[in-house]
Amino acid sequence: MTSTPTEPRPAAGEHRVARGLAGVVVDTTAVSHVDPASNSLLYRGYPVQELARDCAVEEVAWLLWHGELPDPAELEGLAHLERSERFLSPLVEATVDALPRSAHPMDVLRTAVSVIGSEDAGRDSSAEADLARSVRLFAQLPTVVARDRRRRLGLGPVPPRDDLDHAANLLWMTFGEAPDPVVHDAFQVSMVLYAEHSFNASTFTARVVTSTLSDLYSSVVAAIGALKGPLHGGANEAVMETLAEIGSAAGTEEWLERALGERRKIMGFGHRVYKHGDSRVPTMREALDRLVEHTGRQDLLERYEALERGMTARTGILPNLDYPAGPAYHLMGFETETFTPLFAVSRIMGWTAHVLEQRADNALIRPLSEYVGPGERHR
Ligand SMILES: CC(=O)SCCNC(=O)CCNC(=O)[C@H](O)C(C)(C)COP(=O)(O)OP(=O)(O)OC[C@H]1O[C@@H](n2cnc3c(N)ncnc32)[C@H](O)[C@@H]1OP(=O)(O)O
Ligand SMILES: O=C([O-])CC(=O)C(=O)O
Repeated sequence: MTSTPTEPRPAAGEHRVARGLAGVVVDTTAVSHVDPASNSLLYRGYPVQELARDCAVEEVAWLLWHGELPDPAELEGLAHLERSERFLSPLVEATVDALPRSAHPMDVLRTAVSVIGSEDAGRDSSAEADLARSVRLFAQLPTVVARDRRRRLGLGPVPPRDDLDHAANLLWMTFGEAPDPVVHDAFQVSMVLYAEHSFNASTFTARVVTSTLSDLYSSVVAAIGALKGPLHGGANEAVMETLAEIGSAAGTEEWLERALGERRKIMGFGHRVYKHGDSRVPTMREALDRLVEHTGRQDLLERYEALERGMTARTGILPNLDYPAGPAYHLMGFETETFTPLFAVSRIMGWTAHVLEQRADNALIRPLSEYVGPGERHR
């Protein structure tokens, strides 16, 4: 069904330019609700903190795609399907292996999704077909990320295991050993928190591509590109680089004064929607605390707290999810360049839920701009 815009179009000179679309409501969604006033985030009505505490990633994926939590038979069906889709095709494996090791892992992931899409000859854009594609990408993105990480380190790939849940299988393929329960739990929490966040830049990008009636893979490729930037998903890597640059808690104040004096953006702080704190930070911080206790890395936590204290005191700008997630991924054993791909492996749930929603009631996304170039002229 295609809806017709009901808002009257502004006449020339009557519009307001909303740079960055800040404050603009561009469509409705039933996937998630971000409420900065109550500092809450609901996935299909459920508080994300409760989902992070109680649910496996597969349950959250089902919830985002279908609107309800799965019953036991539905969950088993999804788990079975997801496990059967984890292996990459020979062409995707060969493509990942052929890319330069210097390529950013997000570029590898973006390229791999393109190749996965090119092997899907189906032109069926029904909700059922797109749901099957969503499950395939949910299952295969971890295999790509783990394979790419290992080849970068000169290690052979570790094939997926169908006796492990989604989060455990990713950790197994990455590190080649059974995951520690503390790491598994923290990783699963991060996946649930990263899964969905309404019309953020990468999800909006996916919806723009879908709105032209393009295919789901193209939407995800574009979304990966949008997520890579440091003002969005790339910030979790930048947080770790900042904490490394600071070196020690004692040097934080001096570092911060200089950085703010140079008008640098401090990565992992600030948010377009949340102005009084990101609703996901306390849950991720608890997971980080458990990892710190598990690894004995108090030094990292001291730097983390010193920077947060300094930022809050000097600017009042609070951390976003990328701030605790960056050091948490570090303590789980991931290299910094893998952090944003881990965000993508989680956000694939939200991106695809939005693609399904956009396609179910599509309107082409094509805003207006105010022209500020030269008036008509002739050579
Ligand atoms: C999971 C996620 O993707 S969350 C976002 C992750 N991104 C980051 O952590 C990158 C760092 N943060 C930022 O760049 C910003 O806070 C954004 C892009 C996330 C949000 O930006 P916007 O809503 O556009 O706010 P904007 O950038 O205009 O900030 C308003 C003011 O606060 C300042 N500010 C905002 N965030 C920061 C920051 N992290 N460090 C320093 N100053 C900041 C801006 O410089 C600006 O100051 P000014 O009015 O004096 O120019
Ligand atoms: O909502 C945003 O703008 C960014 C964000 O926190 C997310 O995508 O998780």
